[in-house]
Amino acid sequence: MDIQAYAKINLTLDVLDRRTDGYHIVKMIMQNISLYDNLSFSRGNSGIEITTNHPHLPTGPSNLVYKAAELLFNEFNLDGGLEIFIDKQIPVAAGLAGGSTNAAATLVAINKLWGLGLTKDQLATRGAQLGADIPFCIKGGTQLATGIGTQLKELPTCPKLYLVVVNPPLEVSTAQVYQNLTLDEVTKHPETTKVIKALEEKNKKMVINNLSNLLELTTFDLYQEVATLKDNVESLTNKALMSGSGPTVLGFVKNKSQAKAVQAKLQEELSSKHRILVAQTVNHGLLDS
Ligand SMILES: C[C@@](CO)(OP(=O)(O)O)[C@H](O)COP(=O)(O)OP(=O)(O)OC[C@H]1O[C@@H](n2ccc(N)nc2=O)[C@H](O)[C@@H]1O
Ligand SMILES: Nc1ncnc2c1ncn2[C@@H]1O[C@H](COP(=O)(O)OP(=O)(O)O)[C@@H](O)[C@H]1O
Repeated sequence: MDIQAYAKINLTLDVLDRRTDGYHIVKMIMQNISLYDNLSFSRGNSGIEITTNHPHLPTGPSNLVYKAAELLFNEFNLDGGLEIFIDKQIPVAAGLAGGSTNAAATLVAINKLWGLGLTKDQLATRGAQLGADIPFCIKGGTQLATGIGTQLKELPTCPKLYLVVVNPPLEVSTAQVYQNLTLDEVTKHPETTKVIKALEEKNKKMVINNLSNLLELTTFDLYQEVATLKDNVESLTNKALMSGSGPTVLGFVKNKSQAKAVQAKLQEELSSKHRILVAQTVNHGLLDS
């Protein structure tokens, strides 16, 4: 079976507290966008075999797909094996949850292929053991995420937003960003409540005006070039925002033609190592066929 596994962005990303185990209590609005990886799953004779078009993606036990498969194989003592091909389109370690959405697709695929009959909530509980973003990737759409990011509440569908996704040639470690965050120094938190109101009222302008990510300052401290990139994108768009822990920067625009014009301009200005993509918000996370 084939699954399209969609990337996410964070319309708001707030961090409220640090737990004693180092994890952080967050409050964020998560949103899928039209960028996706294609994953093909088939039952095999034995073992978990991953192949991919991506030159540097691990194919062994450190791949989140492998971990997700292993979790269900062990828990349910499944027979045979699984073969997976990952057609990777989502930039890696980019703040777009590429690994998490692949893991989510794997849980859903095994559930179907072996007829386990698990609900989305039951799959999300298992996904949360592997990564905080995985439950969102299973549920998809527009969700308020609290706790460490795994407690979800469905929000009204986001009005369609067009954006340019700018991924610089840099991989950012989420763990490093959270470790370097100094909450005592934070003076202004994102207005998540305002964005929820804007979603309820389908007020696109109010959504865009209140997009905000608390992790920007920490990532900018670690990587000055991401701050510079945000300034550059902001000068060409209505609003720029870093995605998740970075380093991808999103530029929000009025429509698809403006997105294409900004894409062309950035392609001229930035080195060819940047990936510059046009996307829009979508109201689902995984699509299977
Ligand atoms: C920042 C966000 C925003 O959506 O996404 P990305 O930028 O990674 O896409 C998430 O909070 C990331 O989610 P995810 O990438 O799944 O995190 P995990 O694999 O569970 O954790 C990676 C590391 O980040 C830190 N971490 C993660 C979640 C959290 N609430 N507090 C943390 O401190 C921990 O140090 C953990 O070891
Ligand atoms: N299937 C996968 N797709 C992408 N990255 C993966 C995958 N499996 C493991 N990883 C690893 O997970 C890390 C984070 O990648 P990713 O999920 O794309 O980023 P982010 O958490 O910033 O959204 C990378 O170091 C990458 O090598």
